[in-house]
Amino acid sequence: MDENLVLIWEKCLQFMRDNLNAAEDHSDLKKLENSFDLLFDKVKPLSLVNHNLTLLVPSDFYKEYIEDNYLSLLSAALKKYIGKGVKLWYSVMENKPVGKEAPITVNVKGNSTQTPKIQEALPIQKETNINPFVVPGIKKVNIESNLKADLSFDNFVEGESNKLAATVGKTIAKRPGATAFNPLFVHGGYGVGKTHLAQAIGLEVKNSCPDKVVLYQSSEKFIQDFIKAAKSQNKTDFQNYYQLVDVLIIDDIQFLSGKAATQDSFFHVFDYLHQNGKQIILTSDKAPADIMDIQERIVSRFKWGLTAEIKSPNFETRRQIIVDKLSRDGIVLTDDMLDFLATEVKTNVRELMGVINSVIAYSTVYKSDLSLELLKETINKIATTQKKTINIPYIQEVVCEYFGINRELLLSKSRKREVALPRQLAMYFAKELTNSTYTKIGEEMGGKDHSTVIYACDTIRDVSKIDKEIKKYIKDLKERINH
Ligand SMILES: Nc1ncnc2c1ncn2[C@@H]1O[C@H](COP(=O)(O)OP(=O)(O)OP(=O)(O)O)[C@@H](O)[C@H]1O
Repeated sequence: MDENLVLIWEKCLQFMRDNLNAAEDHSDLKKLENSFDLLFDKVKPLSLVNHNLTLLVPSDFYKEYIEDNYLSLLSAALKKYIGKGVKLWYSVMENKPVGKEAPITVNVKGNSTQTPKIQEALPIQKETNINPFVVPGIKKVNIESNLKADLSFDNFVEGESNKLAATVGKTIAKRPGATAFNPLFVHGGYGVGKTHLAQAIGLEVKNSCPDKVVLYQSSEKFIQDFIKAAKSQNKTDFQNYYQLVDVLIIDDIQFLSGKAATQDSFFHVFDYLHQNGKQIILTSDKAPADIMDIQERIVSRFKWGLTAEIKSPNFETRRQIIVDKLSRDGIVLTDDMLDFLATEVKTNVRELMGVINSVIAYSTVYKSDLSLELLKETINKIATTQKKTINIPYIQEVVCEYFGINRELLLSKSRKREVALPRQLAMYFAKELTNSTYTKIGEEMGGKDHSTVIYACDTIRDVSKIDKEIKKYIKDLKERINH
Protein backbone atom coordinates (compact mmCIF):
# COMPACT_ATOMS: atom_id res chain seq x y z
CA MET A 1 0.00 0.00 0.00
CA ASP A 2 1.20 3.49 -0.82
CA GLU A 3 2.91 4.76 2.34
CA ASN A 4 1.99 8.32 1.58
CA LEU A 5 -1.67 7.38 1.27
CA VAL A 6 -1.55 5.51 4.57
CA LEU A 7 -0.13 8.61 6.21
CA ILE A 8 -2.79 10.87 4.71
CA TRP A 9 -5.51 8.45 5.81
CA GLU A 10 -4.10 8.33 9.35
CA LYS A 11 -4.25 12.11 9.49
CA CYS A 12 -7.83 12.10 8.19
CA LEU A 13 -8.84 9.57 10.84
CA GLN A 14 -7.18 11.60 13.59
CA PHE A 15 -8.93 14.74 12.38
CA MET A 16 -12.31 12.99 12.31
CA ARG A 17 -11.76 11.44 15.72
CA ASP A 18 -10.79 14.83 17.21
CA ASN A 19 -13.94 16.40 15.80
CA LEU A 20 -16.44 13.69 16.63
CA ASN A 21 -18.27 15.65 19.26
CA ALA A 22 -18.60 18.74 17.13
CA ALA A 23 -20.08 16.80 14.25
CA GLU A 24 -22.60 14.71 16.10
CA ASP A 25 -25.22 15.65 18.61
CA HIS A 26 -24.00 13.10 21.07
CA SER A 27 -23.23 13.56 24.72
CA ASP A 28 -21.36 10.32 25.38
CA LEU A 29 -18.04 10.97 23.67
CA LYS A 30 -16.41 7.75 24.89
CA LYS A 31 -19.11 5.60 23.25
CA LEU A 32 -18.89 7.64 20.09
CA GLU A 33 -15.12 7.19 19.94
CA ASN A 34 -15.46 3.45 20.50
CA SER A 35 -17.95 2.98 17.68
CA PHE A 36 -15.83 5.23 15.44
CA ASP A 37 -12.73 3.09 16.11
CA LEU A 38 -14.65 -0.15 15.58
CA LEU A 39 -15.99 1.07 12.27
CA PHE A 40 -12.87 2.65 10.80
CA ASP A 41 -10.57 -0.10 12.01
CA LYS A 42 -11.92 -2.19 9.14
CA VAL A 43 -11.79 0.55 6.49
CA LYS A 44 -8.57 0.83 4.49
CA PRO A 45 -7.48 3.34 1.86
CA LEU A 46 -6.84 1.49 -1.42
CA SER A 47 -5.78 4.16 -3.87
CA LEU A 48 -5.71 7.86 -4.53
CA VAL A 49 -5.60 8.69 -8.21
CA ASN A 50 -6.34 12.19 -9.55
CA HIS A 51 -8.35 13.11 -6.46
CA ASN A 52 -10.32 9.85 -6.64
CA LEU A 53 -9.97 8.16 -3.26
CA THR A 54 -11.02 4.50 -3.02
CA LEU A 55 -11.71 3.00 0.38
CA LEU A 56 -11.81 -0.75 0.92
CA VAL A 57 -14.79 -1.67 3.13
CA PRO A 58 -15.74 -5.15 4.40
CA SER A 59 -19.39 -4.93 3.34
CA ASP A 60 -22.11 -2.65 1.98
CA PHE A 61 -23.10 -1.91 5.53
CA TYR A 62 -19.85 -0.01 6.14
CA LYS A 63 -20.36 2.09 3.03
CA GLU A 64 -23.94 2.95 3.98
CA TYR A 65 -23.01 3.66 7.57
CA ILE A 66 -20.11 5.94 6.65
CA GLU A 67 -22.27 7.79 4.11
CA ASP A 68 -25.11 8.25 6.57
CA ASN A 69 -23.12 9.15 9.66
CA TYR A 70 -19.67 10.45 8.82
CA LEU A 71 -19.90 11.99 5.36
CA SER A 72 -19.58 15.62 6.38
CA LEU A 73 -16.73 14.89 8.76
CA LEU A 74 -14.94 12.76 6.19
CA SER A 75 -15.41 15.44 3.52
CA ALA A 76 -13.85 18.04 5.81
CA ALA A 77 -10.89 15.75 6.55
CA LEU A 78 -10.29 14.96 2.87
CA LYS A 79 -10.50 18.62 1.96
CA LYS A 80 -7.95 19.46 4.64
CA TYR A 81 -5.40 16.74 3.82
CA ILE A 82 -5.92 16.10 0.10
CA GLY A 83 -7.53 19.23 -1.22
CA LYS A 84 -10.82 20.34 -2.72
CA GLY A 85 -12.98 18.16 -4.99
CA VAL A 86 -12.01 14.68 -3.78
CA LYS A 87 -14.29 12.00 -5.20
CA LEU A 88 -14.99 9.04 -2.95
CA TRP A 89 -15.23 5.43 -4.14
CA TYR A 90 -15.78 2.26 -2.18
CA SER A 91 -14.45 -1.15 -2.96
CA VAL A 92 -16.81 -3.56 -1.22
CA MET A 93 -15.48 -6.98 -0.27
CA GLU A 94 -17.86 -9.74 -1.21
CA ASN A 95 -17.83 -13.22 0.35
CA LYS A 96 -14.54 -14.86 -0.45
CA PRO A 97 -15.11 -18.02 -2.50
CA VAL A 98 -13.27 -21.09 -1.27
CA GLY A 99 -9.92 -21.63 -2.94
CA LYS A 100 -9.40 -18.09 -4.17
CA GLU A 101 -6.66 -15.98 -2.74
CA ALA A 102 -7.81 -12.43 -3.20
CA PRO A 103 -11.16 -11.15 -1.97
CA ILE A 104 -13.64 -10.26 -4.66
CA THR A 105 -14.52 -6.60 -4.54
CA VAL A 106 -17.31 -4.59 -6.07
CA ASN A 107 -16.62 -0.94 -6.76
CA VAL A 108 -19.36 1.44 -5.73
CA LYS A 109 -19.33 5.18 -6.14
CA GLY A 110 -19.81 7.13 -2.96
CA ASN A 111 -21.02 10.65 -2.50
CA SER A 112 -18.59 13.02 -4.05
CA THR A 113 -17.28 15.32 -1.41
CA GLN A 114 -18.10 18.13 -3.84
CA THR A 115 -21.79 17.30 -3.99
CA PRO A 116 -23.43 17.17 -0.60
CA LYS A 117 -26.63 15.71 -2.05
CA ILE A 118 -27.15 12.10 -0.96
CA GLN A 119 -26.66 9.81 -3.88
CA GLU A 120 -28.19 6.37 -3.88
CA ALA A 121 -25.92 3.35 -3.70
CA LEU A 122 -25.74 1.43 -6.94
CA PRO A 123 -27.87 -1.67 -6.51
CA ILE A 124 -25.59 -4.67 -6.66
CA GLN A 125 -27.20 -7.36 -8.78
CA LYS A 126 -26.25 -10.68 -7.19
CA GLU A 127 -28.13 -13.13 -9.43
CA THR A 128 -30.23 -12.71 -12.47
CA ASN A 129 -32.84 -15.47 -12.40
CA ILE A 130 -35.81 -14.42 -14.48
CA ASN A 131 -39.05 -14.87 -12.62
CA PRO A 132 -41.61 -16.76 -14.67
CA PHE A 133 -44.58 -15.22 -12.91
CA VAL A 134 -44.13 -11.60 -13.86
CA VAL A 135 -47.19 -9.92 -15.28
CA PRO A 136 -46.02 -6.96 -17.34
CA GLY A 137 -47.78 -3.64 -16.92
CA ILE A 138 -49.92 -4.74 -13.99
CA LYS A 139 -51.71 -1.82 -12.28
CA LYS A 140 -51.36 -0.88 -8.62
CA VAL A 141 -54.30 -2.00 -6.51
CA ASN A 142 -55.38 -0.99 -3.06
CA ILE A 143 -53.55 -3.22 -0.62
CA GLU A 144 -54.26 -2.99 3.09
CA SER A 145 -50.91 -2.37 4.81
CA ASN A 146 -51.79 -4.07 8.12
CA LEU A 147 -49.74 -1.44 9.95
CA LYS A 148 -50.55 -0.35 13.51
CA ALA A 149 -50.14 3.36 14.21
CA ASP A 150 -48.77 2.85 17.74
CA LEU A 151 -45.88 0.64 16.57
CA SER A 152 -43.96 3.64 15.29
CA PHE A 153 -40.36 4.79 15.68
CA ASP A 154 -41.65 7.49 18.04
CA ASN A 155 -42.72 4.76 20.43
CA PHE A 156 -39.65 2.62 19.90
CA VAL A 157 -36.87 3.03 22.44
CA GLU A 158 -33.40 2.51 21.04
CA GLY A 159 -30.61 1.00 23.08
CA GLU A 160 -27.56 -1.23 22.78
CA SER A 161 -29.73 -4.30 22.19
CA ASN A 162 -31.43 -2.98 19.04
CA LYS A 163 -29.15 -0.17 17.84
CA LEU A 164 -27.96 -1.77 14.60
CA ALA A 165 -31.41 -2.97 13.56
CA ALA A 166 -33.01 0.39 14.40
CA THR A 167 -30.34 2.47 12.64
CA VAL A 168 -30.53 0.39 9.49
CA GLY A 169 -34.34 0.37 9.73
CA LYS A 170 -34.41 4.15 9.65
CA THR A 171 -32.02 4.26 6.70
CA ILE A 172 -34.24 1.83 4.81
CA ALA A 173 -37.35 3.84 5.64
CA LYS A 174 -35.79 6.85 3.90
CA ARG A 175 -34.81 4.95 0.75
CA PRO A 176 -36.72 1.65 0.61
CA GLY A 177 -35.23 -0.75 -1.90
CA ALA A 178 -32.40 1.62 -2.74
CA THR A 179 -29.90 0.73 -0.02
CA ALA A 180 -27.67 -2.30 0.26
CA PHE A 181 -29.80 -3.57 3.15
CA ASN A 182 -32.15 -5.65 1.07
CA PRO A 183 -33.47 -7.78 2.56
CA LEU A 184 -33.25 -6.60 6.15
CA PHE A 185 -33.36 -9.77 8.22
CA VAL A 186 -34.11 -9.03 11.89
CA HIS A 187 -33.86 -11.89 14.34
CA GLY A 188 -34.02 -12.26 18.10
CA GLY A 189 -35.79 -13.94 20.99
CA TYR A 190 -39.37 -13.76 22.18
CA GLY A 191 -40.90 -10.29 22.62
CA VAL A 192 -37.74 -8.24 22.04
CA GLY A 193 -39.32 -5.83 19.52
CA LYS A 194 -38.87 -7.40 16.06
CA THR A 195 -42.47 -6.85 15.01
CA HIS A 196 -42.49 -3.34 16.45
CA LEU A 197 -39.37 -2.39 14.49
CA ALA A 198 -40.62 -3.93 11.23
CA GLN A 199 -43.93 -2.11 11.62
CA ALA A 200 -42.15 1.15 12.44
CA ILE A 201 -40.18 0.93 9.19
CA GLY A 202 -43.41 0.32 7.28
CA LEU A 203 -45.13 3.29 8.95
CA GLU A 204 -42.17 5.56 8.28
CA VAL A 205 -42.18 4.62 4.59
CA LYS A 206 -45.92 5.35 4.45
CA ASN A 207 -45.34 8.74 6.11
CA SER A 208 -42.57 9.85 3.81
CA CYS A 209 -43.79 8.20 0.58
CA PRO A 210 -47.57 7.69 0.82
CA ASP A 211 -47.65 6.29 -2.73
CA LYS A 212 -45.52 3.31 -1.84
CA VAL A 213 -47.41 0.09 -1.32
CA VAL A 214 -46.39 -1.37 2.03
CA LEU A 215 -47.59 -4.78 3.13
CA TYR A 216 -47.02 -6.26 6.57
CA GLN A 217 -47.94 -9.92 6.70
CA SER A 218 -47.42 -12.64 9.27
CA SER A 219 -45.85 -15.72 7.73
CA GLU A 220 -48.85 -17.74 8.96
CA LYS A 221 -51.11 -15.57 6.80
CA PHE A 222 -48.70 -15.90 3.89
CA ILE A 223 -48.83 -19.70 4.26
CA GLN A 224 -52.65 -19.77 4.64
CA ASP A 225 -53.09 -17.60 1.55
CA PHE A 226 -50.73 -19.82 -0.37
CA ILE A 227 -52.59 -23.00 0.62
CA LYS A 228 -55.90 -21.42 -0.38
CA ALA A 229 -54.45 -20.28 -3.70
CA ALA A 230 -52.91 -23.68 -4.37
CA LYS A 231 -56.23 -25.43 -3.68
CA SER A 232 -58.08 -23.18 -6.08
CA GLN A 233 -55.23 -23.36 -8.63
CA ASN A 234 -54.55 -19.64 -8.26
CA LYS A 235 -50.87 -19.74 -7.38
CA THR A 236 -50.00 -17.24 -10.08
CA ASP A 237 -52.56 -14.72 -8.76
CA PHE A 238 -51.15 -15.24 -5.28
CA GLN A 239 -47.64 -14.38 -6.42
CA ASN A 240 -48.81 -11.49 -8.57
CA TYR A 241 -50.53 -9.97 -5.55
CA TYR A 242 -47.32 -9.96 -3.52
CA GLN A 243 -45.36 -8.69 -6.50
CA LEU A 244 -47.40 -5.46 -6.49
CA VAL A 245 -45.83 -4.39 -3.24
CA ASP A 246 -43.02 -1.83 -2.81
CA VAL A 247 -42.14 -2.84 0.75
CA LEU A 248 -42.92 -6.38 1.82
CA ILE A 249 -42.63 -7.20 5.52
CA ILE A 250 -43.01 -10.83 6.52
CA ASP A 251 -43.04 -11.49 10.25
CA ASP A 252 -41.80 -14.76 11.77
CA ILE A 253 -40.42 -16.13 8.51
CA GLN A 254 -39.11 -19.20 10.41
CA PHE A 255 -42.59 -20.69 10.06
CA LEU A 256 -41.83 -21.39 6.38
CA SER A 257 -39.67 -24.20 7.74
CA GLY A 258 -40.71 -27.55 6.26
CA LYS A 259 -43.23 -25.99 3.85
CA ALA A 260 -41.54 -26.67 0.53
CA ALA A 261 -44.32 -25.50 -1.80
CA THR A 262 -44.82 -22.21 0.08
CA GLN A 263 -41.05 -21.74 0.04
CA ASP A 264 -41.07 -22.06 -3.77
CA SER A 265 -43.67 -19.32 -4.04
CA PHE A 266 -41.86 -17.13 -1.55
CA PHE A 267 -38.68 -17.61 -3.54
CA HIS A 268 -40.31 -16.28 -6.73
CA VAL A 269 -41.92 -13.35 -4.91
CA PHE A 270 -38.59 -12.53 -3.26
CA ASP A 271 -36.63 -12.61 -6.50
CA TYR A 272 -39.17 -10.55 -8.39
CA LEU A 273 -39.27 -7.85 -5.70
CA HIS A 274 -35.50 -7.82 -5.23
CA GLN A 275 -34.79 -7.61 -8.96
CA ASN A 276 -37.21 -4.70 -9.22
CA GLY A 277 -35.65 -2.69 -6.42
CA LYS A 278 -38.44 -3.32 -3.90
CA GLN A 279 -37.66 -3.58 -0.21
CA ILE A 280 -38.02 -6.82 1.72
CA ILE A 281 -38.00 -6.95 5.52
CA LEU A 282 -38.10 -10.26 7.34
CA THR A 283 -38.23 -11.10 11.02
CA SER A 284 -37.44 -14.42 12.61
CA ASP A 285 -36.80 -15.92 16.01
CA LYS A 286 -33.67 -17.55 14.61
CA ALA A 287 -30.70 -16.47 12.52
CA PRO A 288 -30.94 -17.58 8.85
CA ALA A 289 -28.54 -20.49 9.28
CA ASP A 290 -30.47 -21.82 12.28
CA ILE A 291 -33.84 -22.16 10.55
CA MET A 292 -34.35 -25.83 9.90
CA ASP A 293 -35.69 -27.40 6.74
CA ILE A 294 -35.59 -24.37 4.54
CA GLN A 295 -34.18 -24.34 1.02
CA GLU A 296 -30.54 -23.31 0.77
CA ARG A 297 -31.31 -20.85 -2.04
CA ILE A 298 -33.71 -19.04 0.35
CA VAL A 299 -31.25 -19.03 3.26
CA SER A 300 -28.62 -17.51 0.98
CA ARG A 301 -31.07 -14.79 -0.08
CA PHE A 302 -31.80 -13.99 3.58
CA LYS A 303 -28.13 -13.07 3.86
CA TRP A 304 -27.94 -10.86 0.77
CA GLY A 305 -28.70 -7.67 2.67
CA LEU A 306 -28.18 -7.17 6.36
CA THR A 307 -28.84 -9.59 9.21
CA ALA A 308 -29.33 -7.78 12.52
CA GLU A 309 -30.02 -9.35 15.87
CA ILE A 310 -32.15 -7.72 18.56
CA LYS A 311 -31.16 -8.86 22.01
CA SER A 312 -32.96 -8.55 25.34
CA PRO A 313 -32.83 -4.91 26.46
CA ASN A 314 -30.38 -3.88 29.17
CA PHE A 315 -31.34 -2.00 32.34
CA GLU A 316 -31.11 1.50 30.79
CA THR A 317 -33.27 0.57 27.82
CA ARG A 318 -35.84 -1.18 30.00
CA ARG A 319 -36.00 1.87 32.22
CA GLN A 320 -36.43 4.19 29.24
CA ILE A 321 -39.19 1.99 27.80
CA ILE A 322 -41.05 2.24 31.13
CA VAL A 323 -40.59 6.03 31.30
CA ASP A 324 -41.77 6.48 27.70
CA LYS A 325 -44.79 4.26 27.95
CA LEU A 326 -45.96 5.68 31.30
CA SER A 327 -45.45 9.27 30.22
CA ARG A 328 -47.74 8.66 27.24
CA ASP A 329 -50.40 7.82 29.83
CA GLY A 330 -49.52 10.84 31.94
CA ILE A 331 -47.98 8.79 34.74
CA VAL A 332 -44.73 9.80 36.41
CA LEU A 333 -43.01 7.42 38.81
CA THR A 334 -40.27 8.20 41.29
CA ASP A 335 -36.71 7.12 40.47
CA ASP A 336 -36.73 4.27 42.98
CA MET A 337 -39.97 2.94 41.50
CA LEU A 338 -38.52 3.08 37.99
CA ASP A 339 -35.30 1.39 39.11
CA PHE A 340 -37.29 -1.30 40.85
CA LEU A 341 -39.42 -2.08 37.77
CA ALA A 342 -36.45 -2.07 35.39
CA THR A 343 -34.53 -4.39 37.71
CA GLU A 344 -37.40 -6.79 38.30
CA VAL A 345 -38.57 -7.46 34.74
CA LYS A 346 -35.53 -8.60 32.82
CA THR A 347 -36.60 -11.14 30.24
CA ASN A 348 -38.22 -9.26 27.37
CA VAL A 349 -40.16 -6.17 26.45
CA ARG A 350 -43.49 -7.96 26.07
CA GLU A 351 -43.40 -9.00 29.71
CA LEU A 352 -42.32 -5.50 30.66
CA MET A 353 -45.31 -4.12 28.76
CA GLY A 354 -47.63 -6.40 30.74
CA VAL A 355 -46.22 -5.09 34.01
CA ILE A 356 -46.44 -1.47 32.83
CA ASN A 357 -50.09 -1.96 31.91
CA SER A 358 -50.78 -3.26 35.40
CA VAL A 359 -49.00 -0.26 36.88
CA ILE A 360 -51.17 2.02 34.74
CA ALA A 361 -54.28 0.24 36.00
CA TYR A 362 -53.13 0.48 39.62
CA SER A 363 -52.16 4.12 39.37
CA THR A 364 -55.57 4.92 37.90
CA VAL A 365 -57.17 3.34 40.95
CA TYR A 366 -54.73 4.55 43.61
CA LYS A 367 -53.75 7.85 41.97
CA SER A 368 -51.10 9.63 44.05
CA ASP A 369 -51.08 6.83 46.65
CA LEU A 370 -49.06 4.61 44.34
CA SER A 371 -45.95 3.80 46.35
CA LEU A 372 -42.90 1.59 45.99
CA GLU A 373 -44.48 -0.87 48.46
CA LEU A 374 -47.68 -1.08 46.43
CA LEU A 375 -45.63 -1.56 43.29
CA LYS A 376 -43.72 -4.43 44.87
CA GLU A 377 -46.99 -6.05 45.89
CA THR A 378 -48.33 -5.67 42.36
CA ILE A 379 -45.28 -7.25 40.78
CA ASN A 380 -45.40 -10.15 43.24
CA LYS A 381 -49.05 -10.78 42.41
CA ILE A 382 -48.34 -10.69 38.68
CA ALA A 383 -45.39 -13.03 39.12
CA THR A 384 -47.55 -15.52 41.05
CA THR A 385 -50.47 -15.45 38.60
CA GLN A 386 -48.16 -15.62 35.62
CA LYS A 387 -46.19 -18.62 36.89
CA LYS A 388 -46.83 -21.40 34.42
CA THR A 389 -47.12 -25.05 35.28
CA ILE A 390 -44.42 -26.73 33.29
CA ASN A 391 -45.74 -30.10 32.19
CA ILE A 392 -45.13 -32.36 29.19
CA PRO A 393 -47.96 -31.01 26.95
CA TYR A 394 -46.70 -27.48 27.59
CA ILE A 395 -43.13 -28.46 26.68
CA GLN A 396 -44.44 -30.14 23.51
CA GLU A 397 -46.36 -26.96 22.61
CA VAL A 398 -43.28 -24.75 23.03
CA VAL A 399 -41.04 -27.15 21.06
CA CYS A 400 -43.60 -27.42 18.23
CA GLU A 401 -43.97 -23.66 17.99
CA TYR A 402 -40.21 -23.17 18.00
CA PHE A 403 -39.58 -25.66 15.20
CA GLY A 404 -42.75 -24.85 13.28
CA ILE A 405 -44.11 -28.40 13.31
CA ASN A 406 -47.42 -29.72 14.60
CA ARG A 407 -47.91 -31.92 17.65
CA GLU A 408 -49.08 -34.89 15.61
CA LEU A 409 -45.78 -34.91 13.72
CA LEU A 410 -43.79 -34.49 16.95
CA LEU A 411 -45.45 -37.59 18.42
CA SER A 412 -45.20 -39.59 15.19
CA LYS A 413 -42.62 -42.25 14.38
CA SER A 414 -40.91 -40.11 11.74
CA ARG A 415 -37.13 -40.40 11.82
CA LYS A 416 -36.50 -37.35 9.67
CA ARG A 417 -34.04 -35.06 11.45
CA GLU A 418 -36.42 -32.08 11.42
CA VAL A 419 -38.89 -34.15 13.48
CA ALA A 420 -36.61 -36.50 15.41
CA LEU A 421 -34.46 -33.71 16.85
CA PRO A 422 -37.41 -31.66 18.20
CA ARG A 423 -38.83 -34.90 19.64
CA GLN A 424 -35.56 -35.71 21.41
CA LEU A 425 -35.37 -32.16 22.74
CA ALA A 426 -38.94 -32.39 24.04
CA MET A 427 -38.05 -35.65 25.84
CA TYR A 428 -34.90 -34.07 27.25
CA PHE A 429 -36.80 -31.07 28.65
CA ALA A 430 -39.58 -33.30 29.98
CA LYS A 431 -36.94 -35.13 32.01
CA GLU A 432 -35.06 -31.98 33.07
CA LEU A 433 -38.02 -29.79 34.00
CA THR A 434 -40.76 -32.14 35.24
CA ASN A 435 -40.75 -34.95 37.76
CA SER A 436 -41.93 -37.49 35.19
CA THR A 437 -40.36 -40.92 34.87
CA TYR A 438 -38.88 -42.14 31.57
CA THR A 439 -41.89 -44.42 31.14
CA LYS A 440 -44.40 -41.60 31.66
CA ILE A 441 -42.50 -39.36 29.18
CA GLY A 442 -42.48 -42.17 26.63
CA GLU A 443 -46.25 -42.61 26.98
CA GLU A 444 -46.91 -38.90 26.50
CA MET A 445 -44.54 -38.72 23.56
CA GLY A 446 -46.74 -40.91 21.38
CA GLY A 447 -46.29 -44.24 23.16
CA LYS A 448 -42.51 -44.58 22.95
CA ASP A 449 -40.53 -47.11 24.94
CA HIS A 450 -38.71 -45.86 28.08
CA SER A 451 -35.36 -46.89 26.55
CA THR A 452 -36.04 -44.55 23.60
CA VAL A 453 -36.48 -41.69 26.08
CA ILE A 454 -33.27 -42.56 27.94
CA TYR A 455 -31.43 -42.70 24.62
CA ALA A 456 -32.88 -39.29 23.56
CA CYS A 457 -31.94 -37.60 26.86
CA ASP A 458 -28.39 -39.03 26.81
CA THR A 459 -27.93 -38.05 23.17
CA ILE A 460 -29.02 -34.43 23.74
CA ARG A 461 -26.84 -34.15 26.84
CA ASP A 462 -23.77 -35.49 25.00
CA VAL A 463 -24.26 -33.63 21.74
CA SER A 464 -24.95 -30.32 23.48
CA LYS A 465 -21.39 -30.38 24.85
CA ILE A 466 -19.89 -30.10 21.39
CA ASP A 467 -22.58 -28.98 18.97
CA LYS A 468 -23.20 -25.22 18.93
CA GLU A 469 -26.52 -25.57 17.12
CA ILE A 470 -27.96 -27.93 19.76
CA LYS A 471 -26.58 -25.70 22.51
CA LYS A 472 -28.48 -22.78 20.98
CA TYR A 473 -31.71 -24.79 20.69
CA ILE A 474 -31.44 -25.73 24.36
CA LYS A 475 -30.83 -22.14 25.41
CA ASP A 476 -33.70 -20.75 23.30
CA LEU A 477 -36.15 -23.43 24.36
CA LYS A 478 -35.25 -23.13 28.04
CA GLU A 479 -35.96 -19.40 27.86
CA ARG A 480 -39.32 -20.00 26.21
CA ILE A 481 -40.40 -22.82 28.50
CA ASN A 482 -39.49 -20.88 31.64
CA HIS A 483 -41.03 -17.67 30.38
N1 LIG B 1 -37.52 -0.99 21.98
C1 LIG B 1 -38.82 -0.95 22.28
N2 LIG B 1 -39.41 0.21 22.63
C2 LIG B 1 -40.71 0.25 22.96
N3 LIG B 1 -41.53 -0.83 22.96
C3 LIG B 1 -41.01 -2.00 22.62
C4 LIG B 1 -39.63 -2.13 22.25
N4 LIG B 1 -39.39 -3.41 21.96
C5 LIG B 1 -40.53 -4.07 22.12
N5 LIG B 1 -41.52 -3.23 22.51
C6 LIG B 1 -42.91 -3.59 22.82
O1 LIG B 1 -42.89 -4.91 23.38
C7 LIG B 1 -43.95 -5.71 22.90
C8 LIG B 1 -43.40 -6.94 22.20
O2 LIG B 1 -42.68 -6.53 21.03
P1 LIG B 1 -42.79 -7.30 19.62
O3 LIG B 1 -44.14 -7.90 19.43
O4 LIG B 1 -42.30 -6.38 18.59
O5 LIG B 1 -41.75 -8.47 19.88
P2 LIG B 1 -41.25 -9.63 18.90
O6 LIG B 1 -39.77 -9.65 19.02
O7 LIG B 1 -41.84 -9.46 17.55
O8 LIG B 1 -41.86 -10.91 19.60
P3 LIG B 1 -42.27 -12.35 18.99
O9 LIG B 1 -41.01 -13.05 18.62
O10 LIG B 1 -42.93 -13.02 20.13
O11 LIG B 1 -43.17 -12.10 17.84
C9 LIG B 1 -44.76 -4.80 21.98
O12 LIG B 1 -45.79 -4.23 22.76
C10 LIG B 1 -43.77 -3.71 21.58
O13 LIG B 1 -44.42 -2.50 21.28
